Amino acid sequence: MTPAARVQAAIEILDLVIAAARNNGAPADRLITDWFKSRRFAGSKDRRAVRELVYRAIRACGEVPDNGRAAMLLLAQGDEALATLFDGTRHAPAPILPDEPIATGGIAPAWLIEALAASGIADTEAAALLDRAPLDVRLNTLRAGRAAMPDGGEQTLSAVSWRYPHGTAIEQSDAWREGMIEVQDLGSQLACQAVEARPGESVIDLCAGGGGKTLAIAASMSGEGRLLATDTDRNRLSRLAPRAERAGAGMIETRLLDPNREEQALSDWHGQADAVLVDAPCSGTGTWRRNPEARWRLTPAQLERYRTVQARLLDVAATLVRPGGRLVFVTCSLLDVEGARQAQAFLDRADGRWRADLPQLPAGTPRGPGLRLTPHRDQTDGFFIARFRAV
Ligand SMILES: C[S@@+](CC[C@H](N)C(=O)[O-])C[C@H]1O[C@@H](n2cnc3c(N)ncnc32)[C@H](O)[C@@H]1O
Repeated sequence: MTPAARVQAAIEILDLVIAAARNNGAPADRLITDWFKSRRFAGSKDRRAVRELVYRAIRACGEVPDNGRAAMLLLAQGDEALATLFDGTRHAPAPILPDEPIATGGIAPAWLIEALAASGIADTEAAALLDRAPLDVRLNTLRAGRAAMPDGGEQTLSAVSWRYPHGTAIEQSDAWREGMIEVQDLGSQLACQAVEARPGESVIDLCAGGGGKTLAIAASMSGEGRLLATDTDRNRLSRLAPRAERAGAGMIETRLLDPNREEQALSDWHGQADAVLVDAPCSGTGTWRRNPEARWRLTPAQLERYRTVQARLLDVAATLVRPGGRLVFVTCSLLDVEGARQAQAFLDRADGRWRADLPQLPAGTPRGPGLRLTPHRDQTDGFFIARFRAV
């Protein structure tokens, strides 16, 4: 593909990303992959270049743009080399007209900028939400020791975590194939450390999804004890079994839950768990570095729905923990309504039956009854982590 044809391809893909953001369609990553499936003429360099253009444009537009061309024109405004590729030749975008609509630049839609600022995320902290995310890898101590780590990484603040340069082909390494390592953001690893799961304990990962955190918890339990992974999403949960097998975490059981009927499905665990992790569904404002178009999708009504589910899941989890046990509440959000305020509301409802127990982690800043990790300060995805103890 010529450089100009790559720009036109990026515009076409952006149109799909914008439509999907409006209609709750597929994520940008999938749309890019699918677009190239039917265009076999594109080589790997083309794919990489187009992908980079698409993501540059998504990051640049705070509000959802009208169309892909308006988004690309925003980039071209500050990039003369890109602007000259709008030359109208074969496969190239049409020449730029005077007064053509250009998308609005910015970090996020205005209501989210306001909500973040009210939660203490502004200026450099807000700008860092759109940086490129690092590549973090966790050593799976169920399978290997530190000698298994592929070359080229640097150890982070955690004893089992290394950071690699962008583009390192971790999933092509023998260590990954043999289940010795997992790609996992450092913040996500630290959230698992907050559970302090020990060998022989009984632990529930209530919102396990595909099991990223379940696998880390299994490793801290040395594979000994009971570890139940539950979720309401059959597809996500079904990804856990093959991952657990690769990771040597045979102790993990899974259970599919019905929304609103979680307590009945878990009645055999009532008051039994040493620890329950609630990695709750949330706005994902802490993960925009990886999914920048997520900020085009979120609405105040959705945020309110997340908040309601989080509060309910905290109450469900509270029934599962034994006296003296731990409840860990995690969201990958930087909004206080899904973090400090949600955690405080839980304590208020609990009326003395639970107390906050701040986890000792090598990163994060206290916020309300918990800790917050931010991309700028901690160089992790944004997370809120609170731990409670049953009194
Ligand atoms: C933040 S994601 C979990 C990510 C996962 N823990 C990981 O580390 O990969 C939140 C999960 O909560 C699940 N979920 C939503 N409502 C739920 C409910 N009522 N009970 C349990 N899980 C629920 C979603 O399906 C989603 O997989």
